[in-house]
Amino acid sequence: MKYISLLGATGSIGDQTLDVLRAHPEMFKLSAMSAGRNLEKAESIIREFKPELAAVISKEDASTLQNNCGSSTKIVYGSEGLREVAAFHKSDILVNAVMGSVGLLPTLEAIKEGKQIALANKETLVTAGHIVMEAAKKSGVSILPVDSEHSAIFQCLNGEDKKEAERLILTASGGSFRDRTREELKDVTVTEALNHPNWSMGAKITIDSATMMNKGLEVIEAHWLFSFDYTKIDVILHKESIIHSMVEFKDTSVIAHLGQPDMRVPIQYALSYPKRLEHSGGRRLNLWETGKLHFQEMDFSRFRCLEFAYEAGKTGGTMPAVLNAANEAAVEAFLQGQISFLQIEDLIHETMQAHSPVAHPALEALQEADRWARGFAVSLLNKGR
Ligand SMILES: NC(=O)C1=CN([C@@H]2O[C@H](COP(=O)(O)OP(=O)(O)OC[C@H]3O[C@@H](n4cnc5c(N)ncnc54)[C@H](OP(=O)(O)O)[C@@H]3O)[C@@H](O)[C@H]2O)C=CC1
Ligand SMILES: CC(=O)[C@@H](O)[C@H](O)COP(=O)(O)O
Ligand SMILES: [Mn+2]
Repeated sequence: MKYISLLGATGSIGDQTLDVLRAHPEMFKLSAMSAGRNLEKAESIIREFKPELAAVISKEDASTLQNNCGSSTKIVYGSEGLREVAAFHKSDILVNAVMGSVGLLPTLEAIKEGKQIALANKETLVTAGHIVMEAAKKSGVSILPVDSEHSAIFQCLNGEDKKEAERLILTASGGSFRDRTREELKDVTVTEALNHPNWSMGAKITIDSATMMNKGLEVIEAHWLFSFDYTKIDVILHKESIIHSMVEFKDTSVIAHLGQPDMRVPIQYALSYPKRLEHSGGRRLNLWETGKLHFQEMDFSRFRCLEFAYEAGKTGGTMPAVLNAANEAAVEAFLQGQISFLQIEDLIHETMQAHSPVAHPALEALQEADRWARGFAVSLLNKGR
């Protein structure tokens, strides 16, 4: 039996992780979990899975939930609560599926306690990749990717000599506006942006996918997970999301990972690795039904956020943390109707331009950069951008 701590249990990855646990009760048990503000859903998960520990954001919500759920689940709160869940003594694995850089400290806490990490929260590695990877190495902990592209690359590299791999090729669906010109993006609505063609995901990542920042964050995530230089990480457009990513080797062979777009597959693989388990509800891939697969070269002037991410990654130091935090602030402002879709990239760009990066930052410097970038992006908003 593997005991699981799940951060972000009420979200999209949270839902699908719980599906995997439901499908394999003989293998996995939820021992601790966190929710954000969705108390109703948190209560229903607690009633079904009976974890020993659960965290929410506020003290008031913790007290409400404790009253509603009884004493067999201890309810904690705040950033300390997230850390308690991540490091829960009975858990073997942390599935980190919270949204945003709030996921960083609990990941580090779990690593310190020797937990295996199944990482969906890409913002953790974008913000502090060098610190997280170094800590994992020191503790002998493996970080298993949940993000579909990285799970694909992980599988393509499995059993291969990494030194013989020349290039990682991440596929990008193009998101909600893949067939629109920049001119056609001026007046798009939040509802339109939230309509991803292939994946049903949380709001923030769906907007990231539409701006192509998701792929930018994934390039940085791949850099840290697989130790590839940015010049050896490429992105191509592939609108069907059937090939989840590829690796090219020095003999020109390319190994690709294919499957229906279904996050339960990489989540389950990260939990069961190195074994594979049945996925009885999963749709099989019949390529004759799919018919054609399409590919297109990435246009960096159409998708500026991808360019910003490469730039931030290559600059290194505190810049990726700034990119990420400015993006989180900008996406939130777009979701709240405060800025237009194209202003997301303006806000990120201006924040990056105003930042003087610190090389080889310690955790505190990264946290400071994260705070600064959010504050700066919001100050731009207040200036009426
Ligand atoms: N969805 C997907 O298919 C994929 C997601 N990812 C990554 O996984 C992560 C989660 O994505 P997704 O599940 O879509 O996101 P959702 O928005 O659906 O879920 C986010 C979860 O985090 C909780 N949460 C949000 N903010 C906070 C906070 N400040 N403190 C504590 N908890 C918080 C939410 O709680 P509540 O709802 O209760 O407020 C919810 O449980 C992201 O990093 C994303 O990039 C990666 C690949 C695919
Ligand atoms: C499911 C998953 O891993 C998402 O990150 C997905 O990749 C989003 O798709 P695009 O960013 O390619 O639109
Ligand atoms: Mn992805």
